[in-house]
Formats: sequence, C-alpha cells, structure tokens
Amino acid sequence: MANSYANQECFQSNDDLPMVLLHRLPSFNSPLKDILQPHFHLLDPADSPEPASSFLSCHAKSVRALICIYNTPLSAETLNLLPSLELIVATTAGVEHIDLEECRCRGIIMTNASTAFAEDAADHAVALLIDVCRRISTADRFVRAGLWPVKRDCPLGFKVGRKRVGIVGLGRIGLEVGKRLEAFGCSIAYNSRKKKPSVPFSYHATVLDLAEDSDALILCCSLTEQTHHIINKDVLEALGKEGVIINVGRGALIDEKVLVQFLLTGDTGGAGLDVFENEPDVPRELELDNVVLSPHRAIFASESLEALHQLVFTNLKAFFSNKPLQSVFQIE
Ligand SMILES: O=CC(=O)O
Repeated sequence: MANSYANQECFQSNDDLPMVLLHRLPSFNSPLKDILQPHFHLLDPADSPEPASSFLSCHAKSVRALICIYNTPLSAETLNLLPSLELIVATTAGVEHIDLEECRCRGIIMTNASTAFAEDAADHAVALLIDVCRRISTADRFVRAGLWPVKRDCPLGFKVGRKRVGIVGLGRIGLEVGKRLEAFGCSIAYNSRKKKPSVPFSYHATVLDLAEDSDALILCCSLTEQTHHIINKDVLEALGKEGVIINVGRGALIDEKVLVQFLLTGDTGGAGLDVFENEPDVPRELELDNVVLSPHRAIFASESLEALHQLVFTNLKAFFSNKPLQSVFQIE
C-alpha cells in the first residue's frame, strides 16, 4: 500500500476517483470513511505504518482536497506538505484547530459543519437556558433523592419568557437560538464582528455593552485570538448578580476561573455549560444547583451526524465538479 503512493504517477489512481486526504488522529475513527470510499480515492496516513509527516511528504503532493476529522490539529507545517491543497472540509463547526492564517494566505477554501449542526446546537443552548432558569436538573435530583415527600421546598427558578437575551456570535447557530427564543417572548440582541443588515435583533458593538443590556448571554461564536476569554470579570460584572451565562461555543471563550469565583460568591446567577477550558476536566466547584453541565454534546444528535455526512459528501462532489460549495467558512 505504501509503495503504491511512492511517486506522483501513483496519484493517477486505477479507479479514476477524485483523491481526498483524510486528516485524523489515529484514535478518531469516522463512519465517513466507509461512506466516501465508493466515491473518492481516500488517502489515510493514520492507516499507514509510516509517520504521518513522512507519509504526507512522500505521497500527498498532488492532493487538492482534505477532510479534517473532528478536532485533529491541522498546522501550517502539515499544510506546507500539501502544496496543491485547495479545499479543507472541516467536520466540526468550530475550526480553531486549523491554522486559519496559513489557509487565508494560501487562499485555501474551507467548509465547516455549522449548517449540519446549527439546529441541534441551538436546541441544546435553549435547553440549557431553560434548565438553568427553571432549575430542571435540580428538581430532577430533588425527586430522585426522595426529598419531595419530606421537604417541600425544591429551589424556585426564574421565568424564561421576556428575558433579555444577548447572543454572542450571530452565525448559523446564533441565528437559530434567536429564532427559538423570540418564540418564548424574549427580546434578542447580539454582538458579532459586524452588524448584520437583514437581522431584526438589536446590535451591540461590544460584548460589554451587550452584557449591560442582557439578563442572559448565550455564547455561540468561534474561538479566536479575539474571542479568547471574551467573558471576563468586567463582562460578568456588567451582566449582574442574576445574569445567566450559556456556552455552546468553546470553553476558552470564558475565563473559567473567574466564572467559578462569580458563581461561588453569588455574583453570577447561573450557568449552562456544554464546553470547558480543559475538557474533559470540569472544575468540581461548578457542581452547583444553579449550574447545568453537559459533556460537549450540543451539536450531537443522530440526525445531525447524518446531515454532516451528507454535507461532506455534497461539498466534495461540488468541488470536484466545479460547482458552488455549501457551508463555506469565511476566513477573516
Ligand atoms: O463543538 C463541536 C463542533 O465545533 O463541531
């Protein structure tokens, strides 16, 4: 197998199928491989006995398209081994594991999975908000512990309807969150890099302004140098003692140590967290009644994985037939 890719001629594969490189950590198996195999000539360095870098430098010079499986880091160094690369198909919504600057400089196009995951991630964000406000998980623990017959005062929650909700990052996921919470009678505002002309929600140029005007903040943005710890002491102070933070973006959007302090001292009203700074480690101090924790699951539903596979397939087919791609990620 290794020898069959030892020089450029080998890329004229017998099957005449378009060649696609799978970029994955050996531990990341994906059903995509079986799904794509009949349609593309897949190169998978993780299946080769050679180290990935020597596999790539020997075999991957003419690869035009790559699928990045989950959050396998894709560095400039690896990209440099792929001089013909034109397309990266990311199988995640967040793409902070990919060297975007290198992609931008080289004009590499990227597609991501937001289209496939947006509705489920938004459902999860809204579910976390409702759970935190109405104390659903707390009530569940109360009943399971047999406390109902003996102790009638299960902690009271707060209304969700008519809350002022601030969405940080109004991409596909953020928009879906906004649509859902409008139906609850919430007033929706947002912060994103730019004001979106066709959106009915009010825009705030900074997260601090948004926090001052919100009862709950829902984080749906990508993690970048600019958004790292975008939720800090000042923002939490502006959100106030009853303010709620929901995060379905990335853990490092929040300064987690500061959030823990604010929750412990009652300076933040509650939090619903699907992502953490050092996953899968979750600070034990977050195990509070006004905090709901979930293990980076917001995007996952069986239907969304099927939608992801369809999206990857459609994007690759479109690329090799020079047709417009779905879900292009704008690298800025
Ligand atoms: O968090 C998951 C993703 O970015 O796809």
